[in-house]
Amino acid sequence: MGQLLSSMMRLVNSQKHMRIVMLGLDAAGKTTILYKLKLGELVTTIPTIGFNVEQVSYRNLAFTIWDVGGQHKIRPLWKYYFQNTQALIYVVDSSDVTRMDEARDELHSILDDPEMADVKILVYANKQDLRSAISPTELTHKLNLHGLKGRDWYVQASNATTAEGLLEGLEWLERELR
Ligand SMILES: Nc1nc2c(ncn2[C@@H]2O[C@H](COP(=O)(O)OP(=O)(O)OP(=O)(O)O)[C@@H](O)[C@H]2O)c(=O)[nH]1
Ligand SMILES: [Mg+2]
Repeated sequence: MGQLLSSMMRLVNSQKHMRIVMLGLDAAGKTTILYKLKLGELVTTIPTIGFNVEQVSYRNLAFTIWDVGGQHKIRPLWKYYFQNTQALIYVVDSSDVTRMDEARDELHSILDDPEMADVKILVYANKQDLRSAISPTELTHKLNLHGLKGRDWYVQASNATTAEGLLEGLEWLERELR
């Protein structure tokens, strides 16, 4: 019995835990991504006022993902989620070309916070299924990611409604944090 318990404890302890905050402008697709990852289902969302939090296991990692509402008036609350965060998932609606500057400025202001100095940055170039979506390469330029010095970032094309690209993004994070 004691032996069984200790092997179980070893198994539990071998799973690494990671705290992730998921941010981005309103309607980028954050909540859709969270529940597609958690349940494998497409959920009908309403704009998030506050946050959703879920545990998502991937390989040897247990991700705790905080999905925080992105409407303009509640963005000042984002900073309260920064502490002890190992990664930022930044979600962008790739088809919303008129708000690319806004998406870029919000991202850089998040990364200017000292609490976010060492986070890994996964960008989902979401809504790739829409005709007006720009490519991940173009998004990289629009967000000025090359201007981030000494940061580990990765842009993953995604379609949250079908889950395309979502696991590839987590895979990158898992490799970075292994
Ligand atoms: N076509 C398409 N629609 C998507 C995609 N991802 C999300 N959506 C839709 O975009 C809308 C907004 O999605 P949400 O997940 O609620 O957006 P959010 O980022 O959580 O928004 P806030 O909570 O306001 O910050 C919903 O109608 C989703 O179904 C995608 O990849 N493609
Ligand atoms: Mg939401």
